[in-house]
Amino acid sequence: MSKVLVSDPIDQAGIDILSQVATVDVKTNLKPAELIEIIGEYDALMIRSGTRVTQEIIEASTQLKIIGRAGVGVDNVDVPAATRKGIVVVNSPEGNTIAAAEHALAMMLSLSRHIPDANASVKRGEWDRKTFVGAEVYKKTLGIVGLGKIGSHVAHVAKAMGMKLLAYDPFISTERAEQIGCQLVELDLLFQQADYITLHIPKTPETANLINAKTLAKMKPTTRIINCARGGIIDEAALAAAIKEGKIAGAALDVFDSEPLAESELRSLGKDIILTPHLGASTAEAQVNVAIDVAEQIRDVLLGLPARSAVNIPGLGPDILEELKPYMQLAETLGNLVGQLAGGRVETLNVKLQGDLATNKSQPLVVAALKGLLYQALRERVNYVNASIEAKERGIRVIETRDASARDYAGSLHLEATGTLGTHSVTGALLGDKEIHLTDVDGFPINVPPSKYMLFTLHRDMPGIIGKLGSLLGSFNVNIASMQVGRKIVRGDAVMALSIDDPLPDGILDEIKQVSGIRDAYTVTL
Ligand SMILES: NC(=O)c1ccc[n+]([C@@H]2O[C@H](COP(=O)([O-])OP(=O)(O)OC[C@H]3O[C@@H](n4cnc5c(N)ncnc54)[C@H](O)[C@@H]3O)[C@@H](O)[C@H]2O)c1
Ligand SMILES: O=C(O)CC[C@@H](O)C(=O)O
Repeated sequence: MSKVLVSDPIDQAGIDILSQVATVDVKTNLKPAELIEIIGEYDALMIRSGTRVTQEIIEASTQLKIIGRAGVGVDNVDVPAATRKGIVVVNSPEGNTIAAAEHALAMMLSLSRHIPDANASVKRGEWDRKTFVGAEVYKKTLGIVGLGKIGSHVAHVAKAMGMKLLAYDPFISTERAEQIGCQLVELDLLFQQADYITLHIPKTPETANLINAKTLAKMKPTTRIINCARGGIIDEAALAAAIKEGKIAGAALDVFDSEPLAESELRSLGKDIILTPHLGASTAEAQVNVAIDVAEQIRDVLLGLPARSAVNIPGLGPDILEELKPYMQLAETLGNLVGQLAGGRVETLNVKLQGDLATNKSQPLVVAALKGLLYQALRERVNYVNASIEAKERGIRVIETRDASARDYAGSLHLEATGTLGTHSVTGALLGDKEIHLTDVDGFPINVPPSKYMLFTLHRDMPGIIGKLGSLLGSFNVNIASMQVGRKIVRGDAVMALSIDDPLPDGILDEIKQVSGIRDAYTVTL
């Protein structure tokens, strides 16, 4: 019989499902060394946010087939390390949506009416009706940052309370926002106009410290901020200072840069701040939902069936999976790349399956391309199952074509996306030992393996341009790992693809675009 380790508190409904097919050990509060010591015995690991599944733990496993996260965020799992070992990572993308949205709304109302402090004062025996005069949310402006599952539900309820809704989400179309009753605006306008700002975004390099001294300075002295998304999206020291100095009215936080919250200035801000210990998903209903959702997937995988919300490995039959697996990564990488070249708000994605891939069996590659395309917006919340639905909800039109006659490589994939930055295309194939290569960018032939940080330029093919770009990057201490130029005719237009060792520092892209001969420049992180 298979063995499952449950290393965080999970609702009994999940344990019951696991027990149908496996021996279940519940061992919570394990230290990393203890987990490393015992992980070799288990076929599956089920966690919440308390267990950090590091590369070391994954490497110490010998028969682990699946890691199940009873919740959304898999930021406590080293997903690439699990993928390398062929371990499926699953989550529950929707099981706690309502719980988290309701927590954010409860925080907004509690903060407006000082409920936690008023309650504490009555319990101390006081009857103070002056200190706790609050503010109404009716007719106030709510700025929603991130209009995904939780943000949309918050919008729905806030609308019913008579609030005016502004939203910022660079990956959502204006039409979709309007359907939800929100006016899509730029972030600065939202910061300037909102009476309440609620965050419902993943923590990514782009959203880390999104609320900082500079952005706080744009807000009104009456603004209140709610964060039930992820710690680290707010610079906590800057927030504490802004509240202390009266630059904003208050904040309600469920998540923190480091959890549990240690010594912090935030604790000293009285009724203008509410702090909860990451309770967004902590409702009886949500815990049953996520436990059942994830336990069912663990059970299925242990029985040799596909998982419905795999974050890293698609739920395909073993034969098809074996054949397509190397191309899935190619499709995801190209989707991620073309999505960034086209700008966040992609309207159309053309996927052309070429050569040997021009068969019906390759259809999962279209889904993989969409998963890659949506990665910048949804991170670990996009998977092989929900990618098509998410794309449809975002109004992305997907056009799939096949061309068996394209024979430059045994099989290749051509993606073209139209978004805020225009129409861009990339082609890729697997070379040699199944290494991913970009073989074409915007119609210019190149041959480079993609790397984490890349810079692309469209420029005129003329003497000195490569040197100028190299010197400019050098002056900003940007190290070039490799560089290749693709052109169709000598001294015509050309594309340059550079792999760089670090992300491009802010502002350099604009300088690059000023270099004479360079028409456009794009930077991507893969
Ligand atoms: N406090 C809790 O216990 C709890 C519970 C559940 C979820 N969460 C967190 O809540 C957040 C939202 O979850 P969800 O299920 O709604 O996710 P979701 O993927 O459905 O929505 C996230 C939205 O953020 C948008 N987005 C991505 N990058 C952005 C950026 N730079 N600026 C603005 N918008 C951006 C995406 O387009 C997407 O629409 C996540 O961080 C999740 O981990 C917290
Ligand atoms: O397990 C929890 O309670 C945290 C849940 C939440 O942060 C999530 O990402 O789903």
